[in-house]
Amino acid sequence: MKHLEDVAPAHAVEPLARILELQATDPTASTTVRDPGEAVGRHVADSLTALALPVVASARRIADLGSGAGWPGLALAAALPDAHVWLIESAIRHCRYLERAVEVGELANVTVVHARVEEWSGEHDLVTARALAALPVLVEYAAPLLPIGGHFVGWKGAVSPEEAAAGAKAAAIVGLESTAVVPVVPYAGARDHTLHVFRKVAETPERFPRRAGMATKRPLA
Ligand SMILES: C[S@@+](CC[C@H](N)C(=O)[O-])C[C@H]1O[C@@H](n2cnc3c(N)ncnc32)[C@H](O)[C@@H]1O
Repeated sequence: MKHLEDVAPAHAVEPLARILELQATDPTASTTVRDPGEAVGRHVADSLTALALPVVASARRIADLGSGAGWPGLALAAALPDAHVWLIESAIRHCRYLERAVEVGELANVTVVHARVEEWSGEHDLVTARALAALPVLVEYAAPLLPIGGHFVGWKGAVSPEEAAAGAKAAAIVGLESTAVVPVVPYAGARDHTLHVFRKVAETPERFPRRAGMATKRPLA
């Protein structure tokens, strides 16, 4: 089993240890992985695999969409103190938990936003999401929040060829293009973990973001 010291930079170990303790004991934490030892791999290491990507390591304004219990957003905030991280979460109960996590982790660089992604209008150089939606929905959510040159990184399990093709088609509609699919192994036995990286290469048409719920109800592809 991995320890926090094995997967996180030294300055992030204490804040993340306190957050994992909270997650283990707070019944409103939105996860089934509560044991801190297990959560090191399943949440923290999984989140921090993305630090190997220069566009993540150098990001300064990060929006994490559908944060739930806070992964990957909280881990990135702890690891990247020069970045600011906005955790965008539609469920108020999860937002209240996230506020407590930010407090125990003493993370001064995090803002919890109670909103649907489609209603958030911040500008970010990096947008992240894990376990939120299929690729066509994710790229539609991310594109309006990015300037040209900004990046979206999606943490995905196995992606079918159909989902990958639909993701590429939707990405072209909203001004993104796929630049890499990076296999990662955050912990022993992890299977089919990939980081899907998209870059914004053209303006997103003005009709985006669509009304809340439309991206999932009527996906672009
Ligand atoms: C399965 S959880 C994933 C949480 C976390 N990213 C993780 O990987 O552990 C998805 C979260 O996204 C939130 N969510 C779903 N649709 C959303 C939307 N349109 N805007 C904001 N949050 C959303 C849900 O409330 C839930 O907390």
